[in-house]
Amino acid sequence: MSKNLDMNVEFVEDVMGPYARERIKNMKSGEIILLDNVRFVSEELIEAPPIQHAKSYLVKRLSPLFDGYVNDAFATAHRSQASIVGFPMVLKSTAGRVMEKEVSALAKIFNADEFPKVFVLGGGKVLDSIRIIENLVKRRLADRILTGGLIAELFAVAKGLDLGKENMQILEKKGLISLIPRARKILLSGGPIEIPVDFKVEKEGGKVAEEPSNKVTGVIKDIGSTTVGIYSSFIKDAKVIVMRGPMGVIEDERFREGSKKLLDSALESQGYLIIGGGHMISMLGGSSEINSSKVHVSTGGGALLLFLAGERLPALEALDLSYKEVVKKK
Ligand SMILES: Nc1ncnc2c1ncn2[C@@H]1O[C@H](COP(=O)(O)OP(=O)(O)OP(=O)(O)O)[C@@H](O)[C@H]1O
Ligand SMILES: O=C(O)[C@H](O)COP(=O)(O)O
Repeated sequence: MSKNLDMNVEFVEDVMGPYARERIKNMKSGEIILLDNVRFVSEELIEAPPIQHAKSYLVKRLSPLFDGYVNDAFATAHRSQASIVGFPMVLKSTAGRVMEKEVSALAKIFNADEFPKVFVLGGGKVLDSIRIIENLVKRRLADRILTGGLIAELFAVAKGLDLGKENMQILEKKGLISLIPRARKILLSGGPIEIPVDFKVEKEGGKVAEEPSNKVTGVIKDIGSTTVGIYSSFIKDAKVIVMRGPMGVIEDERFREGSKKLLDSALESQGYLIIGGGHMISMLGGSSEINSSKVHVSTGGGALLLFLAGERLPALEALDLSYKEVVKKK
């Protein structure tokens, strides 16, 4: 912080004890201090409503020393913890710049004027993806949902495709079989779900091959090249593209291609790209050529998933509530 701000920022090894409070009281105008990690305070880890956290020791001890509260941590917005929802109940509060950027970029997902909207959902967090897809379908937010990773396998099975014994065993081992009825329900309700027409698989002896989805014999590790072509054409025509979770097992160089090519198509398209989740972000490789007016790289993990699943984020609710309860009533 000191380096980036070009000024001395003192680290105070305390959160709300006498030392921290004394140090805050003695701050000079323009001075910045950094308190210790708030998660060292045990009550911070309790999930509770804002009104309860407003009475926490953390809020009661620190808030009299503060003039206002700024929350700039979108990545923790899904947590109803004291430092996130408690202070807004007693202080004038606002969102910081990063939070503002996240919320306005993600708001594009709900903007009916920006279409077609294409969601590219892959990875291994299948339950999270199902919840996102249910919300997208229910609210008719997506024009197309392109599936990859384990979520594609689930939808392929739900559609009646036989993916072979080995892939079924993997789904079973990961506890995903029970989600098949939910995937089937989404398909039956007319959800705009696209399933790979081919997969890249690993066969006995480590041999890599491409197989059509209805004739899979190897272990699925990526989407196939025909699918990449089809998905890329949808991505190129999209106005808003949301990408979360890789198409394949990208930790293995042989199965990175599907995700990499779709990411390239998204970067080349004229659409606005929202990208989330550690694995897809890692594929950007810190590229300095990314046009930030066209690409939003979300800082959120769990927060982004819940936002996409249509759930209200406690941090944002607390800021709303703060405006109604603290600012308007003053
Ligand atoms: N077909 C597949 N079979 C098994 N694993 C897969 C398959 N496709 C992708 N994966 C795995 O999914 C994992 C990534 O999924 P995950 O849902 O964690 O993505 P993420 O968006 O990066 O989330 P986070 O940021 O929380 O890590 C990778 O480890 C990858 O190997
Ligand atoms: O609150 C946190 O620990 C981080 O923001 C990450 O949370 P997540 O792993 O749920 O995204």
